[in-house]
Amino acid sequence: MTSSQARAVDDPAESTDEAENAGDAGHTGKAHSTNADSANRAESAGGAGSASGAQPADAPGGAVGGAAIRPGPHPPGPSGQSLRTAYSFLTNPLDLLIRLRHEHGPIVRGSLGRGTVYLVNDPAAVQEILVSSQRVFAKGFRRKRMPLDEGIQPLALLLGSGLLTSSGELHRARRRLIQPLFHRQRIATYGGTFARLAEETISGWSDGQRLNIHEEMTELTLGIVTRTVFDLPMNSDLVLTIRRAIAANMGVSRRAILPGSRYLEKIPLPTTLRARNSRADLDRLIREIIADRRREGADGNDLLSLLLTTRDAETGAPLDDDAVRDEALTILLAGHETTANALSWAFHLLGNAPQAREALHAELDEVLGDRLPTLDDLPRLPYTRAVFTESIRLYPPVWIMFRRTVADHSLGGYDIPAGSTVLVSQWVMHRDPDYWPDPDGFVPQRWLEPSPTSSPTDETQPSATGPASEPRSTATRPKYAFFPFGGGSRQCIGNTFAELEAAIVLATVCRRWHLEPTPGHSVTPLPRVTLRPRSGVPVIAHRRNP
Ligand code: HEM
Repeated sequence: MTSSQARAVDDPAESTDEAENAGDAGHTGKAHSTNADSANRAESAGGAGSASGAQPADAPGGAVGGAAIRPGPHPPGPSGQSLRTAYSFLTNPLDLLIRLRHEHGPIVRGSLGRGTVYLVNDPAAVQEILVSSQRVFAKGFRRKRMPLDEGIQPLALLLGSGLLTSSGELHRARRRLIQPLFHRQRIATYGGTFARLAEETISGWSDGQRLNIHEEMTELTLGIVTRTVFDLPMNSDLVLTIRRAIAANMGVSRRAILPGSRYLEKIPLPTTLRARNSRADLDRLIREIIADRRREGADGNDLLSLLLTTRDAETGAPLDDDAVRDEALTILLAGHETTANALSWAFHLLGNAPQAREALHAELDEVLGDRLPTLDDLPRLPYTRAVFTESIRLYPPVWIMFRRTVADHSLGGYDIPAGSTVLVSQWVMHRDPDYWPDPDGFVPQRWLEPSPTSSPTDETQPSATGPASEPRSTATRPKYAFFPFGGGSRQCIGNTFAELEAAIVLATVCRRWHLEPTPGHSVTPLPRVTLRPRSGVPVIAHRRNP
């Protein structure tokens, strides 16, 4: 963060760690070119109609999702303090974002140095950005003077053009091809692996042992994804090489959004050389694994074998080796840190909530008794699943997502010019008191209330009644008040994987262990690419004897 801070003065709008956000990182590829009209045509999976973009001209000022916003071309926001705001964004973005929402409303205009940034925290407007008008709100960062249809994807150096970092037609084609590999029935075949590896992790613990549960979960989820993607064990060369490549490339990826980075990449700085060499090692190793797998016949159930044999439903074309490498690596990277953080936060929250812990233990004792969980148990483990959902509400692993507008667009009655940066933040929305009673409380029970009855169409209708006077109950809460996995065609492809994995891991661990928080240690969030616990989650493990 120190180098980012130094950069902030020079180029704050484009120089954050947060810029690597999982959903936004990657590839210096072209986004699709568009104009406002064509862009407004919804392209998406599950896209509900435009919310405020389709607002009637006579709706004065507009009101989005129940929160009134002022008329006029510019949303409200802090004025004349761009460097101060930029500094706060770099040093304490979580508090800053909540404060901006609180002081200025659901759509805020600000400047982080030289670029105009819009912070959007209205569910209907978020739905419009991610789903119904997603062609206008492209992924990737825009540098000054860059053509509108180009965006920089910082993680592309490492991940090439996998799902996370590609855009336009390439992304659509890849998504079409890979989506079936993530269907629930397919992921369900990994249920045994989730439970077995979780059981292996806890079998190494002893009663009274001090553990950093964040490190344990990072190892476990990396182990799970290595096994399910490559069918390789944790101690394989691949895992070590990947760890080295991730460590060496994060800083270099951050630099990719700075002006002149293309030239910087050519200078043989030690950091650049280290990153380049680690990428070359990784590339060589993955290509060897791919070649071996092709030779031996890719007939396994792991995702690599499936990537090698899958064919596009429309064109019949397979993926070439470059594409297989990029996609396998992307899934491996995107698929472990997020879930590790989610689980770590869940254990942290449970450690400080005796009632919730008791309810969880009671459910696990009753349903599982002395055996390991299977995916068939999950319908009878609603509280366990609610613990996970409530944890990612309070500590969303992807806490902010960046988009750039490729055309002028009207959002909530405000004009957002082409070339703007738009931020939507799960951290802010998931704690908005308009939508969540007891927003900062850990209340798994709230997910066991009746499921929402309002239709997606209702959710996109601006409310004429102004701000919601009462927090909404689950039954009336708009869909995009909760979006831990994003939405639209860029929605997390691994959401089912993550939910099943997390429920099985939680059940396996909590059936046997109570993890007591280490006295005197305060766990605070560190907002980087994902929302991590700053110094881990130290606990004392107590064996349970139900
Ligand atoms: C709790 C765990 C997880 C969370 C909170 C999460 C969150 C997200 C979010 C918010 C996005 C969209 C970013 C954007 O639109 O800018 C995303 C994309 C993605 N995630 Fe996840 N994720 C999780 C677990 C996983 C797992 C387990 C996998 C794979 C096994 C995975 C693979 C991906 C991929 C490949 C994308 C890019 C999808 C695309 O653009 O088409 N994620 N994730």
